[in-house]
Amino acid sequence: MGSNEGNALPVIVRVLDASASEAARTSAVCAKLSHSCTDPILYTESASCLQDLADKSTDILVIDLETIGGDEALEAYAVRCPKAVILAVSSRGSVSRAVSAMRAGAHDFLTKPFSLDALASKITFQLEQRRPVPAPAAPARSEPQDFRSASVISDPLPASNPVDPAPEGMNRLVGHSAQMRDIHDQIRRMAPSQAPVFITGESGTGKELCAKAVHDLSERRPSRFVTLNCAAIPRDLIESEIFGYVRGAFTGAVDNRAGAAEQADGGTLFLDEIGEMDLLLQSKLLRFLQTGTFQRLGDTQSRKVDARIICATNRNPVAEISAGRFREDLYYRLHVLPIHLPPLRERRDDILPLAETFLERYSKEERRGFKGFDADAEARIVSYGWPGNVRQLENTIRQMVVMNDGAAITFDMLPMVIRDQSSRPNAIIDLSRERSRTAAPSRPFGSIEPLWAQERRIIEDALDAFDGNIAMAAAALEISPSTIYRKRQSWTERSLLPLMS
Ligand SMILES: Nc1ncnc2c1ncn2[C@@H]1O[C@H](COP(=O)(O)OP(=O)(O)OP(=O)(O)O)[C@@H](O)[C@H]1O
Repeated sequence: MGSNEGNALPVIVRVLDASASEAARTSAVCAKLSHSCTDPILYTESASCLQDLADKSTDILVIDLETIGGDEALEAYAVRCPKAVILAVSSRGSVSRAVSAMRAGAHDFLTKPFSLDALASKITFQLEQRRPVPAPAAPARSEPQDFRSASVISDPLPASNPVDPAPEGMNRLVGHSAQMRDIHDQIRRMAPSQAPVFITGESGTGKELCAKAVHDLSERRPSRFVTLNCAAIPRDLIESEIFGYVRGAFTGAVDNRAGAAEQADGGTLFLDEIGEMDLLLQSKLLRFLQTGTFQRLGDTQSRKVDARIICATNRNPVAEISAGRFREDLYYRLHVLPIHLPPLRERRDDILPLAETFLERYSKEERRGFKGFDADAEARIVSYGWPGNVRQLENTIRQMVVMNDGAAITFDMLPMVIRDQSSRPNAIIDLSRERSRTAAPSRPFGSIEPLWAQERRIIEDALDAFDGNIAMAAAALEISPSTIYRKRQSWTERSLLPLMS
């Protein structure tokens, strides 16, 4: 949130609408909020609003899309107030408009005319998501239902009041780096939507945890979060795991059984490693996404469910499409709200907080007395390449805790592969550095293009290649769309600065 997060200061509301009477009416929403607000600030034209967003703090921005010239223009407002709740309103409402407004930075969308109650409830929901919540207890997971469902995991329904704050939300998703803060923000923005989320990232970067956070922060959290790991099931069984089967559908189908889609009715279906599906099943999934209906294997009856789809892959989806392994039309259906989780080696600021979290968790669980790391162990943990990402870090810490005891993890307790400076991950880094050092011809200082300019060229090329579609360009570059927004903002700021001699 803006300046007022986590304390009792009144929230600052700005409303931009070309119609002064509409703006005044919208601003009356403050009276309906349980939070105290300052007098709302009304704007009927963009320039002064943009100026104030850049210079002053903002907690809530209600913005009329027609006034600013459409959803694409919203991005310029969103980058100026990255911590504000942004509610886009428009007299031309449609699902695609709502999705593109949210892609451009809105947290939610309302079609005009709207009631102040509807607006107030959306704002309140967003403000609640931003309120700090106490650290969670370790999550409980239901056991798989039978041997074939080892890859399908349904979280138990929350036992208590469905309007309780999100049970886990973002609390388990540790990360202090700029990239992870960005991802936290994307999750908050995407959670209230019904649109599919497409998560990419190397194995072990936290894609499933991220999907769970989206579910926990959504209005679907009273219903189930069902995970189906397509890589963990033989390909010919994936269909029956997703859609279920009726008795006699195949040898061994001794009873009727609901699949993951039915279990996730009202909740979220998380399809992990979606790249493992064969093309025929991809077309069935596409039909399900288009119609919401499906048939259990061997059944003639169509069934309808309402499940939000989140999918993840550690492959490059664009390359998979080019190779003919992933249907392009399915990709466009699923790739509505993309999140990319960078590998741990590209967000080193997260390593120590994660290591400390795991050390505390497993010391408690294993009844050990570890309180931290000694300086040598810490230095090695932070500099290591972690090719297996957060999962490898977690397993390493757990292993050290189980096998040792003491007040601090010391360098000697680290597994050999991590202690050894010449072990593979760093050796690769060092070798490639060495190679480029020897290969680089000596060049005058002024002939080297600054890094930001090279980045700009690469990003602009990608945007050209996808006709300016930020989501597509970001996916191809394997970065998040908000990174592109931020970079563009910094180039604009650069161009406003006087040239350095
Ligand atoms: N940011 C994080 N904070 C805390 N724990 C994390 C974080 N990211 C990942 N983990 C932990 O690391 C492990 C791997 O995470 P997860 O299963 O979500 O990764 P993944 O990207 O889905 O992996 P895969 O592609 O192999 O399925 C889990 O135990 C998870 O709890």
